[in-house]
Parts: sequence; C-alpha cells; structure tokens
Amino acid sequence: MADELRRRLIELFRWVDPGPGSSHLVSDISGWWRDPHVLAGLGPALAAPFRDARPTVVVAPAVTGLMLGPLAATALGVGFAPAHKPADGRLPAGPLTWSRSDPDFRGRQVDLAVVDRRLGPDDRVLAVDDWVATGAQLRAIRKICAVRGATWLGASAVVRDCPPEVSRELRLHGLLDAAQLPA
Ligand SMILES: O=P(O)(O)OC[C@H]1O[C@H](OP(=O)(O)OP(=O)(O)O)[C@H](O)[C@@H]1O
Ligand SMILES: Nc1ncnc2[nH]cnc12
Repeated sequence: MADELRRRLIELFRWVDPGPGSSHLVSDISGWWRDPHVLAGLGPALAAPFRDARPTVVVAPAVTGLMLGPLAATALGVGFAPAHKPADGRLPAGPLTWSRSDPDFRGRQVDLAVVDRRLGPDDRVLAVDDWVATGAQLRAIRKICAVRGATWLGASAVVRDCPPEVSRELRLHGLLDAAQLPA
C-alpha cells in the first residue's frame, strides 16, 4: 500500500509555471485530492509512523494543512486543531497563542495562531503538513505547543525537502523526498 501510494503521489504531482513575473515553478498537488486512492491513503500513511506514540491531537498550518490534518486525525481517531494565518484575512474568536516563523522557503515570516482552548498540557501533538523546506512554519507551531504546555511528538509531511538535521530536529517523517518528484 505504501509503495502504491508513493507511486501515485509522484505520478500525480506537477510543477507549473505561474507565468511572467515568477522566477520559479510552483507545485501543483491538486491531482492528489482528486484521486480517491490517494485521498483515502494519505491520512493513514501520515499517521502510521506516530501511531504508537499515541497522539491526542493533530495540528497543521493553513491552508493545505486544513485538508491533510483532518485526514491524519481521522486515521488516528483524534481531533484536529488548525494553526491559523491572519494573513488569510480571518481569525477565530477567543484567546489565541501566536508565533511568528523565521523566514520560510519564500523568505516570508508567517504569523501562526492556535486557539488556546483547543490545545493544552494534556495534549500529545502530531503536526502534519504537505511540504517541509526550511521547517520554519513547523518550528513556529512547535513553539505554540510549548507555550501551551503540550508535548511535541513530531511531524509527518508528504514531501520532505529539508536537510537531515531539520528532519531530526523536528522528528519529521516524510512520505517522499523531494528528489523523488519529477523534475
Ligand atoms: O518548511 P517551510 O520553509 O516552512 O515551508 C513549508 C511550508 O510552506 C508551504 O505553505 P504555504 O505558506 O505556502 O501555505 P499553503 O498551504 O497555503 O500553500 C507548505 O505548505 C508548508 O506549510
Ligand atoms: N518548493 C516548496 N517549498 C515549500 N513548500 C512548498 N509548497 C509547494 N512548493 C513548495
């Protein structure tokens, strides 16, 4: 199953040229969502490396994490807490814990926030994301977890595109390494 999922993830991935004004290609992962086998397989595959660690909650950053996080949480039978980005133009009500990331893969410092009453000292957190490059956004989420007194178990991503020391630091598992994707 894991090999078949990997094969489909690679096959359905595209680099696209956003057009004039852009200096680089961007990833198109829309094929992953449209494929029923990938959609069904992603949550269990992301959850698998951390199942024995008994997460109590999955946390993932907007926007793509809002799709992947609930898939992984459902596979584990736990709940989901989104890390919001105010730059998206909407913020949830009530007290929030914030963290500003270091510059991420695009050089942006991203503000992330989790609703306080959704994360606490009894929580064991699995973070989920589609892509890890510098690890900046996951590090910001790990800081929020620390402020809330929650335990960081590690992170699970579809594509690992970071140096090994970043993987070790974040306890990151990737379904694919970026080098496996088509050029
Ligand atoms: O390892 P890093 O350098 O932190 O980069 C990886 C992050 O950047 C992308 O998110 P983006 O902010 O582009 O959000 P998106 O899900 O809305 O595309 C990606 O989904 C990761 O969250
Ligand atoms: N090259 C990249 N690095 C980090 N996150 C991404 N999401 C899509 N493409 C990405």
